[in-house]
Amino acid sequence: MEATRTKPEQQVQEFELDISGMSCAACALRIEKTVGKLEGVETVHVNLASEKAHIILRDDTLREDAIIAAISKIGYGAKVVTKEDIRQTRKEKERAYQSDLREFWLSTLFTLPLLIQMFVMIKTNNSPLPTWVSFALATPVQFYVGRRFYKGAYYALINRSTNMDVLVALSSTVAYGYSVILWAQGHTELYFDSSATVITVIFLGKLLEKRAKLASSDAVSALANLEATTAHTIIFGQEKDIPVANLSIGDLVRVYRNEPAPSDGMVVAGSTMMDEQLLTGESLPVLKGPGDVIVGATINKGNPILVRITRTGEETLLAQIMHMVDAAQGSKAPIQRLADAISGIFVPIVLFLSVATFTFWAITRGLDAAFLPAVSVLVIACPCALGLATPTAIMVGAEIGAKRGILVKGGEFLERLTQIDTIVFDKTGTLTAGEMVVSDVWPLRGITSSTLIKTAAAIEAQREHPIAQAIYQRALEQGFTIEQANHTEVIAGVGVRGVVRGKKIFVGQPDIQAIRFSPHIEKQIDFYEAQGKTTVIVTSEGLPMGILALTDTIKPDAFSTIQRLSDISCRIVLVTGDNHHAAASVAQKLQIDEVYPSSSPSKKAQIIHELQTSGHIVAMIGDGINDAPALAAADVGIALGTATDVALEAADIAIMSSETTRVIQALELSELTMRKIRQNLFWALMYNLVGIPLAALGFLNPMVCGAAMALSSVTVVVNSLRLRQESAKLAG
Ligand SMILES: Nc1ncnc2c1ncn2[C@@H]1O[C@H](COP(=O)(O)OP(=O)(O)OP(=O)(O)O)[C@@H](O)[C@H]1O
Ligand SMILES: [Cu+]
Ligand SMILES: [Mg+2]
Repeated sequence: MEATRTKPEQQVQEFELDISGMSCAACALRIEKTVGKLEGVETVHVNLASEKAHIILRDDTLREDAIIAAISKIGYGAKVVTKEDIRQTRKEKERAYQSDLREFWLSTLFTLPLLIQMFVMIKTNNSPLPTWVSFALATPVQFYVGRRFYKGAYYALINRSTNMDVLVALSSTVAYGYSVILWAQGHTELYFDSSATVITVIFLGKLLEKRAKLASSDAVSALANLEATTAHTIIFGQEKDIPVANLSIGDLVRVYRNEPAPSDGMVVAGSTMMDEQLLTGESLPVLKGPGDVIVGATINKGNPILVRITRTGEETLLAQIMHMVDAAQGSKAPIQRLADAISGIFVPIVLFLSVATFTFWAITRGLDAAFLPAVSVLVIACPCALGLATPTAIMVGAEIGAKRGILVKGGEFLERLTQIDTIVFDKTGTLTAGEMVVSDVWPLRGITSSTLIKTAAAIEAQREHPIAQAIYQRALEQGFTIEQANHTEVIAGVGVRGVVRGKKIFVGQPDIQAIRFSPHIEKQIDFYEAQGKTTVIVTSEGLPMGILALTDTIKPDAFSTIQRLSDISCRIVLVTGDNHHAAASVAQKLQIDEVYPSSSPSKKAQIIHELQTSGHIVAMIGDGINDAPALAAADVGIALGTATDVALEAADIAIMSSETTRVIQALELSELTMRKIRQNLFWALMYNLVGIPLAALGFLNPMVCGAAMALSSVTVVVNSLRLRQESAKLAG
């Protein structure tokens, strides 16, 4: 079920649960049904790969623990995922990786002498190591290091399926067992080296996979480490240090030079340069003055500033980014399902081939000659390269993206991005700089323009919408003191309403049905809009106070981006909530011929659905302020820009910088990654198709097979890592 997300601003409860105990899609569906039935639940989305449930509550009648209880009643575990958890799990993953790494070196230490002995044996035909030493070396590798393969094989077999672990456990056990038998019969030509090599090498493959996964979340853990721990709050003029966890919305904090901002907020005094490098990949620090949005964990490179906190804890941009990358770890790209499917049927076929080989040799050349080729087939056919082909490429691709401020929620979005044929753009903040300026103030008779501006600014204070920022700036520039409005509430894509000095005020779209204005107001609105300006009406108790017109500038890089997208025959559509004049003037300058003006957030999503039903694969690029439904509806939702209330959970890809060229980079990165995956799959399959016959015909002995298979895994990982060099030439 598609989650239709609504604005976080409306205090709608959205949260994620870590689900444990799911083993198949049936489990995920059962959980969705059970939770979906609970009243107060808007939507529930269970992702089997990342083992996460995304839940949106209509209101706050229902508490998380009620949902957790419902899930555990049907036999699954559930717990709320917090930023701390992600940090913890990341630390656990790091520790687990380190202990595996130590174990790998130990396994290599035991395996090397066996390999050396094998080479000496080939040369001088006598083994330097006494047999019991080979046995003593191979046994711990087989049963201690190999335990993970036995465990994997056991779970696969009791679920009546087979996987790579079955192959590894079987081939190494046969080689080991066979060597023990030979040893008992007094032979010296044993195969302890091949059983040890198989285990050690495949273990290496799994380690490389873990390493790649950790690398992609390196960028995020760098962020997490950078996060401030204490905040300098100002209470009644006194500065007091408190832990960041105790911050609440509305707190006033001072951010000193070379300190990270403790959380998301808005500058109320002072101006400085903030280094957003880790968030946006932007190397240059960005100027931030009163009214500007500050993102937590970005570093103050200039004078101290006073910031009012607008978001804390899980709501901050940083927390949302950590959730995103965390979700990326678990997701599976469709092409990976293909690889899993192949290795799924692959294993039974190989088992059959190995038995066939054994039978063939037993008949033609007797039992002793039958073991080797049969074991060789098992060893060489291990599809670990197949298992690595996709995840390593996706991990490296995601890591490259993360370093450029392009956060990909999961492999499937990199893949789907390559299939896009239509791109829907939002206007303000996406194609236009989103730094709007109030160009005209038109108060009605009896109202002064300063009253008009002050009233509007009071309602728009603390809002992150470009229109709100522009009105707030204008009030600041004119040195007005901004009054306190209360019960302010955003109506996504329409405007903002609230109460100022006891009067109900609305600031927003003039053509909302509820109110009809007198002809001379309509005329004035048309006059401004004809100039391509965005107009907002200010009403008090339903009666118009006046009009504010705002202008916006098109981003300089938008021209080349649109040009390049149409060059790769991408259909470009502009969908905006703004009036048709403003939309037309932007579209005409950017040569976009399809424009849908005055589209409400839900209308945007509907337009995307219509495009999809007519057979198009659609990407939506929005600034996320009220594009969440459209971002969720699109095949790939791309949130552009670092506005802190960007609805990351609605987006599949979040581009932290506001440059539209990053969209081109994301497209190119997805092309590169998919090409890399196809290459890897090709090599993995080729090596198997060549290796299996050679092994079956007795040309290869188990050691050579083990080494060859190791080579194939390492080839795939190295090939994936080469993505780093290849991506260096991505659109600058
Ligand atoms: N905070 C606000 N203050 C005043 N008016 C607003 C506000 N938010 C939205 N509006 C009104 O609603 C219209 C559409 O809102 P918004 O710009 O968020 O929609 P959109 O679809 O994102 O448009 P765009 O394509 O320009 O980004 C605006 O042109 C404006 O008239
Ligand atoms: Cu199940
Ligand atoms: Mg917008």
